[in-house]
Amino acid sequence: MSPTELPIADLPIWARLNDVKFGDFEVRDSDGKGYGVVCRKALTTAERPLDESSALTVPHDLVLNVEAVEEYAKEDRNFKQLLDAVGHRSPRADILLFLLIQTALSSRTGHSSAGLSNPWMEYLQFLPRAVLVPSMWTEDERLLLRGTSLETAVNAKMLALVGEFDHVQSISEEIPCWNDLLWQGGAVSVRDWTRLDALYRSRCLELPKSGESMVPCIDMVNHSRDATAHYDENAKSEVTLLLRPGVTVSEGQEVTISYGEAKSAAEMLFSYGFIDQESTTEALVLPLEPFEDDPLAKAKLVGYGEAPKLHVARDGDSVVWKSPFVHLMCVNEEDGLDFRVLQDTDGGRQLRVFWQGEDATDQTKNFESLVQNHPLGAIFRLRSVTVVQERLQTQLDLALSYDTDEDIGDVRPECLEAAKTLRRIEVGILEDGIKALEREKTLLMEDENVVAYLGSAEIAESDLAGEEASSEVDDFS
Ligand SMILES: C[S@@+](CC[C@H](N)C(=O)[O-])C[C@H]1O[C@@H](n2cnc3c(N)ncnc32)[C@H](O)[C@@H]1O
Repeated sequence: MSPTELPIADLPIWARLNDVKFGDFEVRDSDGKGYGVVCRKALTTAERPLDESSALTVPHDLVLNVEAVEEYAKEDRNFKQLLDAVGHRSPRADILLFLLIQTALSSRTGHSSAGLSNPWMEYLQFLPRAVLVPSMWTEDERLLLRGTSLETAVNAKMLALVGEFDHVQSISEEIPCWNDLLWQGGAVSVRDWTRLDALYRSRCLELPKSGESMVPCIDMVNHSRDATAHYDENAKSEVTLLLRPGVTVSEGQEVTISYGEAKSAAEMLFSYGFIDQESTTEALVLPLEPFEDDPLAKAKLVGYGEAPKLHVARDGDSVVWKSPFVHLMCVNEEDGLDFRVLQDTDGGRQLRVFWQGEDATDQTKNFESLVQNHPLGAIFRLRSVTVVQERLQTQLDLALSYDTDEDIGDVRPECLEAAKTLRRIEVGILEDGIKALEREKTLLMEDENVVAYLGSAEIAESDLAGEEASSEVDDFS
């Protein structure tokens, strides 16, 4: 069932009923960005921000975060039963569960007694039906991301969303009142869960006291690198939106905040559905896999404890990379790496990691410093640089193998544009990264330890070839 909608013209009524004060601000359509917040009159702030009567002020009890969901559960024992059965996995999932219930309540058709409506039930109806984040793109649109760093991230996100939704459904179906509300009339579907996830990601704020939270009305403010406003929490724990000091805005001018200065193009597109090239950092994150033929591959993954990643970023004229796993990936048993399964006192088994005979189980993210003072440190570095360069080359070949101008069906122009921008930015980083690594490889090849090591390896190889050749002669005779 598609979510019900309320016209934005009704927002001031909702705000009055729920004690939201708009001060000198109001919500209007913002060209190409959905809604936005504008100033009702011309304002200039001096060194200090304007006083709070000008501010957009939202009472604390409208702030939606994990504590608010817990409070709501205290008032509604049916919800508490549901939350205890499916929730407490992450703050985000608890908030989505709360929002799912509010979505179902807004289209309640059956006779279920479950669910206590809350101001968020109506507020959700002011929010966009669709957000342009890739998890809400069509299948054809998602094909535009092939060969970018978002390809695997978005596929994984889609699978995770389906898994989370199935989990909520399978458990809540067993609780009669929730079965009636959520599933009997088909009140909600995985599309609602996907939309709520997108709304959460694109509208969540990091509040100084309350942490990660959704805040109605303040979540209508758009992003800009040259932000003119900022949000805060006052002594009464209300959330306020104020102009920044030293800012002049004219009547009707949109005010903006910054969604973060250090986000990459991929992160902006993934979380907010747009790329602001002026305020993104040039960076990308790629998944990494151990060598297929490494007998220690599995142990390395278990010891490392999380999915290995490679971070690449432009830094001035160069490109730098970071990947703690690469340094672990590039050392082997003969270098002094060892894994042992130890039995603890209560019978459990534990994988321990050893480097040069010392327990390094808590150091698997720190192998770069562990290996650098080893006599073969430069060799390990050369191996790491080679692995990273190959990974970047594979990604570059993949990115260039897809043509975004190829006709792949019915795609929205905003999605096509965003995918093209992302690909262009990432191809640039990959090309420059490969060149920077080639330079580092050349320098490493000149290192005396590397020269000596490669020289001795060559001798060993030719000795081996000699032995093989003579044994072949023996065999032949
Ligand atoms: C926190 S909401 C802001 C309010 C939103 N415009 C609305 O209509 O509800 C974030 C969303 O606004 C849009 N947005 C914000 N800043 C933008 C910008 N600079 N360019 C394009 N879209 C923007 C994106 O769709 C983003 O996911």
